[in-house]
Amino acid sequence: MTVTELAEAGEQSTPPPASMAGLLRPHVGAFTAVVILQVIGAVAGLAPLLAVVELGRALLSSGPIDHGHVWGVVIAGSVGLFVRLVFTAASSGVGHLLDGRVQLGFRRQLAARLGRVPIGWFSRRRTGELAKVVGEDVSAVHPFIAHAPGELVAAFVVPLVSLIYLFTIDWRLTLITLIPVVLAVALVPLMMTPTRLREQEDFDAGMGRIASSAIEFVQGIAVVKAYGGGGRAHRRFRTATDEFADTFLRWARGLSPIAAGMQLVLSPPFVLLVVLIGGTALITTGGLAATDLLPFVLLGLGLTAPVAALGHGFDDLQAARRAIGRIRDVLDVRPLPEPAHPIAPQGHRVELREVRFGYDTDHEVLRGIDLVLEPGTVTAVVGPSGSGKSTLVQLLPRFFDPTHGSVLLGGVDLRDLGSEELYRTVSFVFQDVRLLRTTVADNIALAVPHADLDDVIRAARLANIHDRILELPRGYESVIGEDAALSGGEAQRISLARALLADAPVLVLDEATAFADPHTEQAIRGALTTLAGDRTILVIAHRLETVADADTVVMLDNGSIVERGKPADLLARNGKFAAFWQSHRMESR
Ligand SMILES: Nc1ncnc2c1ncn2[C@@H]1O[C@H](COP(=O)(O)OP(=O)(O)OP(=O)(O)O)[C@@H](O)[C@H]1O
Repeated sequence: MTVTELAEAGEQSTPPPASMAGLLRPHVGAFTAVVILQVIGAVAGLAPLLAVVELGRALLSSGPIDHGHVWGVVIAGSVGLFVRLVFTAASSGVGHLLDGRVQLGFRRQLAARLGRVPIGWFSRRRTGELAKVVGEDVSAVHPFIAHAPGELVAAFVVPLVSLIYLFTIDWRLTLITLIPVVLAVALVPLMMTPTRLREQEDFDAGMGRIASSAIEFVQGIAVVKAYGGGGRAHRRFRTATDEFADTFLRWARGLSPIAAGMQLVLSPPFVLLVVLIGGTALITTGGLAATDLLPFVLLGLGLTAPVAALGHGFDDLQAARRAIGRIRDVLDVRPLPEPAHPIAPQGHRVELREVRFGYDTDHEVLRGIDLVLEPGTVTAVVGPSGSGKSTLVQLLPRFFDPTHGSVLLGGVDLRDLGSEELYRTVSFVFQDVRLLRTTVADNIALAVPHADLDDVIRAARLANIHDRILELPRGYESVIGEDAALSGGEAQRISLARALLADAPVLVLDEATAFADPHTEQAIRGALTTLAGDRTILVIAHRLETVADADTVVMLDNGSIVERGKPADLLARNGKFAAFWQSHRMESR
């Protein structure tokens, strides 16, 4: 299934589950089937054990052997084994199907939600985290859904039925057989004292510190080496590990005796010892037949299983809970509302009216922007770093909605425009270019999938990237990331070719600074002059030539427009723009 199909399917699916219980509610039927099948399988699984017990008693007792009875027991044990195999396999099969359905449901809901969240939400960091949520976190529910219910049911049903059976033989020895379980349960509160819990928290925090200092060290290794800070960064990592050694010793010293005690009382030799001592005492005092010791030896060993299963089940539950929490965070991102009745724009004049915007509520990045972009004009946005240029231009392709005010295209608020119409009308080329892992030709023709190769080549020529593409191993058929590794500037030119081919009447461009190479500069200048025509163009300009070519310059400072006008007029005015430009030129010398 493709991402689009998943998204479409997800649109029709139910809203996100409110909790783990909400997650499982639609699957109650399958879940019940898993449990019932497992209970039958587990009970049937006792038959071979009981058959061994019964055989022992029949064969060891004095007197003639009842052959019919013995064979009946053998057959009953074998049937039980077969039933167990069939039913546990069926339970596991249904469990895995249920798991598949739950995971698919999650991925559909995630795809549907991701298709509707603001584009601006997808920062590079978020994209990395998202890959983990959609992949690892969704898969992390597998043990909890597919394995834990069956294992837990089996772990409780088998001892319960065994206990009932043992009680019918001898209640005193049954109570003695339970001693290891009682001891283990008595040790649990010792693991939960405030001191133990604090030590556990310190342990987790210490592990976190080691992980983050290791990541910091590895991620910054190039900078650290270049600036000779290797010793310092390495020291932080070493301090974290040294501190952790103390924490670990304290944690281990506190927990080890209890964990060892727990392991000891649950171990088969200890269980056998208790049963044999108790059994011998009862047999020697004449209260128990020697053959009756056999069921306690065989079944007693299985009584400690629930304690271990509880531990595993609890771990699975915690891991699933954490993963579902992260999945919910993504499902809770507010989507960009789509208009119920989209309105068609009249022309492609762009207008920003009283636009205010902040990424969070305490910090406003744009503070009341009024701006008109007429068709057939190029408007250049300039301003110091952090003044809000990128934020401003990203409002045009609706990466975000303004907090106040509105952005209008052809007289229609972007919120009333259907997203397909919007992306048909507005093309953008930003610095943070992401190409798809497909052929160069497909990357260029993204907005026009049926474009013929001639059109793709024409766009590539205009974007000054055609010759470079021909140098790639398979030309336009080279796959990005496989047989084509492109530089930042080259990727931006591919993205420019994509925008040129899309032929949208509004173009938003962020002139590259990070990868300003002569080819890219020339491509962008060429595109601006070739494209101009009737288009509405907004460009974040970093070079004087681009600014000089523009019809209007808008100078931003601290989120407000502080000057606007024709470039020559602004320079002549000798105001803020002229001063900014002067210092900018000095810097770039
Ligand atoms: N995704 C984001 N989340 C939170 N804050 C952001 C985000 N993007 C930008 N900002 C903040 O918004 C302010 C304006 O940033 P913006 O990138 O729009 O400025 P700019 O003028 O384009 O800067 P530059 O020329 O350095 O690219 C800055 O304070 C920046 O830290």
